[in-house]
Amino acid sequence: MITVYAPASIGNVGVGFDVLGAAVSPIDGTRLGDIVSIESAEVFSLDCQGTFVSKLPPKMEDNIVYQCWQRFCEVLGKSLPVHMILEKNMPIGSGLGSSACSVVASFVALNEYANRPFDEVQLLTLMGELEGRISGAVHYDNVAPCYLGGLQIILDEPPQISQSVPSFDNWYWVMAYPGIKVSTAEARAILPAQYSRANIIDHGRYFAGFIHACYTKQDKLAAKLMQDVIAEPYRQSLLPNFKQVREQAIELGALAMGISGSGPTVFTICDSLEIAEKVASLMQSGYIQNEEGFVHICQLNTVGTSRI
Ligand SMILES: Nc1ncnc2c1ncn2[C@@H]1O[C@H](COP(=O)(O)OP(=O)(O)O)[C@@H](O)[C@H]1O
Ligand SMILES: N[C@@H](CCOP(=O)(O)O)C(=O)O
Repeated sequence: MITVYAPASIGNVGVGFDVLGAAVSPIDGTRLGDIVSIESAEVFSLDCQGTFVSKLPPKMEDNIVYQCWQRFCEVLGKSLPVHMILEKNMPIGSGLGSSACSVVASFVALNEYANRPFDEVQLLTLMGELEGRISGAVHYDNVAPCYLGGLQIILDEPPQISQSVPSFDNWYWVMAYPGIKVSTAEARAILPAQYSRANIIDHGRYFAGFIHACYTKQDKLAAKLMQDVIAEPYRQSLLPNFKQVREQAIELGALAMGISGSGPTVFTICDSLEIAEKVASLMQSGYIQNEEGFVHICQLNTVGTSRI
C-alpha cells in the first residue's frame, strides 16, 4: 500500500494573486492536509474517511480523486484497477487549498503506484488542470506549494511552471479557519474583470517589493509590502470581523495578516512564538464562528507532498 500526505497551502499569500503560494504545517505535528492511499485491486474503487468526509460530494464520480484517477489513466493510455482511500482532513471551501490537497495527493500516489511514468512538470500540469476544473480557472498557487513545498512563485512558462522563493525561518503563520464555507469559484466570480492603472502600479510595487525583500532577507519590509489590492477589497465582506481582528492582531505585534486563498481562512504572520500564541487566542475568540473552526500555529512546510 502506498500512502501520501499532501499539506495545506495558502493561495496568493496576500500579495501575489494566483502567482504566489505557500505550503504550511502545524508546529504541533498535526497533519493538516489530505492523505491518499492506493493499492492494487481487480476493479477501481474509492473509499472516503476523515474529519470532513461528510462534506464530500456523495457521488464518487464528483469526487476529484476519482477524476484524477480517470485523467491519469487517460494520459497513461491504460486503465489502472486500484483501490484508493481518501482521508479528507481538510475542510472544503476553506481557503486552505482543500481540493488541491486531494488532487496533489492523488496524482503523486498514482504516479508512485505506476512506477513514476510522469515527471514533475507533467504532474504539475495535470494538477493545475484538475484544480482548474473545480475552481473555475487554472491556478497553480495551491497545487505547486502543496506538491513542492515552501513558498512558490508561479511562472507558468513550461517547463518552468513554479519555482521556490526564499522565506523567513523566524516566521510563524497563524492559520484561522472560522468554520464557514466560501466557494473558490464564487469568490473568483465577484472579482472585477478589469483594474485601474493605480491598482496595477500598486500591485506591481507590492509584489515585486515583496519578492525583492525575500531575496535580500528583509523580513519587516516583506511583511509591510504584503498587501492585496486585487482580491481583499472585494472578498473581505465574505469574512467575519476581518478588519477588526486584523487591527487587533497588529496591536498584539503581528507583522501582517491576509486572506488565505479565497478565504474564509486568514493567515497572520508573527516573528515570535509568544506573539503567535497571543494571536492564536485572539483568533479563537474573535474569528472562529462554530465548532468546525480551528486555529493552528504553523511554519512553512518545505517538504511538500511525500510518502508516509
Ligand atoms: N476530494 C475533494 N476535496 C475537496 N473538494 C472536492 C473533492 N472532490 C470534489 N470536491 C468539490 O470541489 C469543490 C471544492 O471547492 P473549493 O471552494 O474550490 O474548495 P477549496 O477552496 O477548499 O479547495 C467543492 O464543490 C467540492 O464538493
Ligand atoms: N488564487 C486562488 C486561490 C484559491 O485558493 P483556495 O484555497 O480558496 O481554493 C484565488 O484566490 O481564487
